[in-house]
Amino acid sequence: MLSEVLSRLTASLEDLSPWKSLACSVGLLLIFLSIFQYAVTAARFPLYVDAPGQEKKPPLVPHIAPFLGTLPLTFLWNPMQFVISSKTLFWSPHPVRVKFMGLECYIVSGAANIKSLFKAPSVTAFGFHGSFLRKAFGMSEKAAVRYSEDDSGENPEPAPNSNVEPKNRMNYLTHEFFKRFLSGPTLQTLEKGLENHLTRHLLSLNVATDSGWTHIHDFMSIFKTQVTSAVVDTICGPNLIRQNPGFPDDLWTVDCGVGKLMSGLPSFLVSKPRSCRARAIQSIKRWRAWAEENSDPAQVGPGGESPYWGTEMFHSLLEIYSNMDGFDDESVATEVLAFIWATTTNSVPSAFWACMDVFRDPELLAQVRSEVESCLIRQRSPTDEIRFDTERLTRLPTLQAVFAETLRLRVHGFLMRFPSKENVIINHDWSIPRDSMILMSSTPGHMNPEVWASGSCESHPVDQFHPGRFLQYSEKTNSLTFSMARAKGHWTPFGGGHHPCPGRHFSRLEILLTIALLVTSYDCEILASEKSMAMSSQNFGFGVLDPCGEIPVSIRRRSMV
Ligand code: HEM
Repeated sequence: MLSEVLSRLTASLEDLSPWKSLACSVGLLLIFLSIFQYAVTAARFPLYVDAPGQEKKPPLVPHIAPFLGTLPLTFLWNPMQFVISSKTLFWSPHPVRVKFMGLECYIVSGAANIKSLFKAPSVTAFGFHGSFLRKAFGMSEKAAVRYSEDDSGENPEPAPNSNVEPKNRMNYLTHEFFKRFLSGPTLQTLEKGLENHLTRHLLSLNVATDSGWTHIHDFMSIFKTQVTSAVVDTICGPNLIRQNPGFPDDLWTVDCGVGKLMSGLPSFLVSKPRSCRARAIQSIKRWRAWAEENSDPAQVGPGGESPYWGTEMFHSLLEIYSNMDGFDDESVATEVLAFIWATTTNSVPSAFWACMDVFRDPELLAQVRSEVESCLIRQRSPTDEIRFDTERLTRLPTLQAVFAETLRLRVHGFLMRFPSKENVIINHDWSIPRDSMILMSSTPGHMNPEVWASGSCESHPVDQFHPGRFLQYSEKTNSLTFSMARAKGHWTPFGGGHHPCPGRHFSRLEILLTIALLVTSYDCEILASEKSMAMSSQNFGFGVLDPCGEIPVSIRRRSMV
């Protein structure tokens, strides 16, 4: 049969001109090679999995083209669908190896495997930072190299054989900085500032002061201007934005282009994010020069806050980078921009989604309002700003469930890890070699119907917003309680292991407080179509997704409770 097909093919090729015949032969050869490659890799795949012995090597995922490897064409136009449907890559019960354009990486999926990877001691996320800052934020090579050259580790005692000078210990210094300022008692100063700035920004929205409705063409604009400004004012003080009112817009244009900037497209295709990035860096440089010239130690408050620098935290961040070799003013400002980006890129759109989903559902809105209004600190006079007992606010069951469900549904990020010192053993018997690249995706865990759409949540498909996934009825107290019972190992919006997001506590308060302030102070009718409210795949893999379109709303002030 095969010989008959081949002889017919040869006969047809002989009838063609020499060039056409050569082209057809090359084409046929490539097809045969691809089939052969696929057959070999597919045949070897189960052999690896079933191999007896202590340490198994993750199998190479079957692929067609020898150099291109696993070419995920569908990933290019619908990455979310690709990750959700690609059973071999992202739903495999064991780690797998993938080749793509000459690169090799390991994909780890499933709660047990991910937990095991998070626990491994010598696995770091640090290796990726320098190249990310270089590509996405245009950091100079001289500064970015501090990341790749730092082999001293993140502990106070540098790793043996490391010659990195103390001031250049990027990994240790930045982790100490995160620990000191984004957790523990110092965080309270930051949170107090956040409460003040959020209240000021969100209560002064450009909305009619009588009981009339105001039309806003895109609900997200409130978050990208007011919530962003509140966060930036909290960490750097109000002068950065006061002196550069276009800063939030520049920041979000950079954010929108991060995926394209990372992919190394020619500069004319990314000219807008590049020019906004340059302008945002100039704004930071100007603000820093002004603050340095004017700052006066006598004006520094008890929590280290200054009218020039904002927080002690920010001053300390600037000092760390300014002392490092290779960092000039431009590189310090680039780091600052990247830090501000990290503080806003996920938390601000998360706050948007949470508020939109609450305002869309009258029953949920009533429940959230009744919870948050129980935490209002009574005003002394009608002109006083509203205030919440934030300690109680962060323990409200429905509010916490809205937060957790928002992150489950809206966060779709890839996490990277590198075993820096030794092979890492996953779930007792899968060995991933030292210095290789490991990739995880939060999407399969967040969208697994067996976890999230089972039992009492059976009638709520995973692509729907349903805070009830995080609520349990307690007979003891005859009330609903917040529960993370389903989430264990599956809910990873903040990453995990030794390197979870250091801003997770801050962002939780930011999102809860934004919901509380908006539902208490405003009525809001969402006027967008379902198509506009769907999640866009642009920047898939970088965290929280944006909506596909603009979200027009009608909004009016509520009479004070
Ligand atoms: C919904 C909000 C947020 C989400 C979903 C989020 C998610 C993440 C994730 C997944 C990582 C990588 C962790 C890993 O590799 O395991 C990360 C890193 C980071 N996040 Fe967040 N984040 C949020 C808000 C914030 C906020 C508000 C801040 C600052 C106040 C912040 C600061 C950072 C920083 C500085 C890093 C890099 C940490 C490092 O170098 O090890 N994030 N975030």
